[in-house]
Amino acid sequence: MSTATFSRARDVQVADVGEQTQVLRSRTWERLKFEVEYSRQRGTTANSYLIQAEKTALIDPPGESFTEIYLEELARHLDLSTLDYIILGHVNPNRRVTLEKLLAQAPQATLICSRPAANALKTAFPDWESRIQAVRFEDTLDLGQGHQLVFITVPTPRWPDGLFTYDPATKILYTDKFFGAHICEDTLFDEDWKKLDAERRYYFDCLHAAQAKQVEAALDKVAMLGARCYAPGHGPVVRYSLSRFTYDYRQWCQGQKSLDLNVALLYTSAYGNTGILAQAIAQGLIENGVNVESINCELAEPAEINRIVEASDGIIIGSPTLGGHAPTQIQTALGIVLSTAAKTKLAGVFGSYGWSGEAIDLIESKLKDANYRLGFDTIRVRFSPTPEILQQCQAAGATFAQTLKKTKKLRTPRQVVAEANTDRTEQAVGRIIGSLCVVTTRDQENHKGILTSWISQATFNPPGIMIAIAQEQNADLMSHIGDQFVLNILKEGRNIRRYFSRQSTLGDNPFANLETKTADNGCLILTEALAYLECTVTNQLECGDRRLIYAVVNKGDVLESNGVTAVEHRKSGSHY
Ligand SMILES: Cc1cc2nc3c(=O)[nH]c(=O)nc-3n(C[C@H](O)[C@H](O)[C@H](O)COP(=O)(O)O)c2cc1C
Repeated sequence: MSTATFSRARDVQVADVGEQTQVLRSRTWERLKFEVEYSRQRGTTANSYLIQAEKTALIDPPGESFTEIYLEELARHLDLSTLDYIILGHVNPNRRVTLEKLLAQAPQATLICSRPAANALKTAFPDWESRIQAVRFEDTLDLGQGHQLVFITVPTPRWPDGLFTYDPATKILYTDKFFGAHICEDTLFDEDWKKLDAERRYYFDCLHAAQAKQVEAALDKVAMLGARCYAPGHGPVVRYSLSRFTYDYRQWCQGQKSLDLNVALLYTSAYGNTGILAQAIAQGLIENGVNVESINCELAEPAEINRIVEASDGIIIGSPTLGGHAPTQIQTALGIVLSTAAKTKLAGVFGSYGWSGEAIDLIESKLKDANYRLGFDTIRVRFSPTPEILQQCQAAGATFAQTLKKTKKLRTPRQVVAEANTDRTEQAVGRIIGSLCVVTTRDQENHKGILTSWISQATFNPPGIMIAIAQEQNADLMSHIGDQFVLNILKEGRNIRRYFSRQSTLGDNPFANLETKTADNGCLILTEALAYLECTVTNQLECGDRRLIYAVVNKGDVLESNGVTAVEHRKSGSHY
């Protein structure tokens, strides 16, 4: 990038791209906005297209950054009093200024958009109601001379109102947010497409990676059209690399879906601010190899939310505060999470607010009360985020991803047993899980710790537990009626087990490296445990290769109210 390029003023480049079809590319060589998608700082273009057949249609006029220069240039190519249609690939508050001016200068023109876009426009501009025409999937619009436009609705979480337009006369597919890149150059087409790879991938990662499923659905819808050219909303027009670029989109979507770790990113955003935060967090996750499934809760059915939440390893919820509350759709989504998502899933909260931010507090407190662990400090942003805040959001996404990876590693059984060598019954028995605990016993001044996960509550009254102990665990000090011990229940995420495993190389005295305090019964409490119980042995039973010990709980305490119990997952029931 040369410094000379930065000094170029914004302009509008106009060129023919097909029969009776022109592109008007509003260009900036500088970073247009603070959103993460522009952070490669290679400028961008806002592409609008003009088809002048028997009827005239203008596709995707740019946002307010270009209103004046765009309208000036447009007037050189079109008498606005003859404009018949303005087609919108999506609706964005940023386009409002340009649209207002266009509609004033072309009072006869009709706005064409998808149904969700029409609803949003009618709410924002009740005066325009009669001028808005909503189209559905495969509706057509005849401009004459073969330009029989076909509309293809392509809803995604980010752009629920997305609409492609296909012109069979030129075989151009107008793709708006698909197949774009934020790069500004004099070259109009993609003849140098290899050089565009990095920008294209970055654009995809920012805008589409978190909605891979819906992107694939959109690609399926247009696969049979036979388009020869993609006319995107940003960057070069795609003429030379159409099949390669389509293949790339498919591959990138597949790549996302095949990742090991999945995060459900649930949010709503009435005015776009929470949506921008969501995008930055998603970017941090994606850059760290985690698949993100965005769910715009305004559009998703509860069953779909349920399915995605269940399949996820982590859940992040974002909400604006409106009238002192979280929007109803977020409350519904939160209810689904609380009632269905395992407490071992990592959680996160974010949102934009104006003055009180109740929605963010509500979501955070409900998740904490339900014992979910938070993967980053809750992000509260007043109104629009700054570039610094977006960087923090990206960093929060990265931290969340790293924590997920560590947790996954902890849960993966250490002793990998080839499935084929393991009896199905053993595999089934191995699906029984137990809380990971350290039993501490004492013989005068000698303390001992035994790692175990074969433990369960046995009675309510008196509160009692049962532990299965093997001979080789040398648990003599808890084998007689009246023996006392402390059961330390470990917390997920803290790798205390390594001090007590039989393979431990951390020295003979595991307590040398751990903070402890002495319980009333004289045994040691591990202060990093989640909770502990002081117990007295009252019964025992020899069974098979284990001794079952029943002990009554004398007292206990929760040492940390946030956090969940560490659990031992196994692949086989033939060993720990
Ligand atoms: C109708 C309305 C009601 C609002 N009520 C609250 C409120 O009670 N408390 C608050 O902190 N902010 C309130 N706000 C401010 C929004 O939370 C703030 O604009 C936020 O950036 C919106 O996020 P979004 O762009 O993701 O929708 C309100 C805004 C509007 C338009």
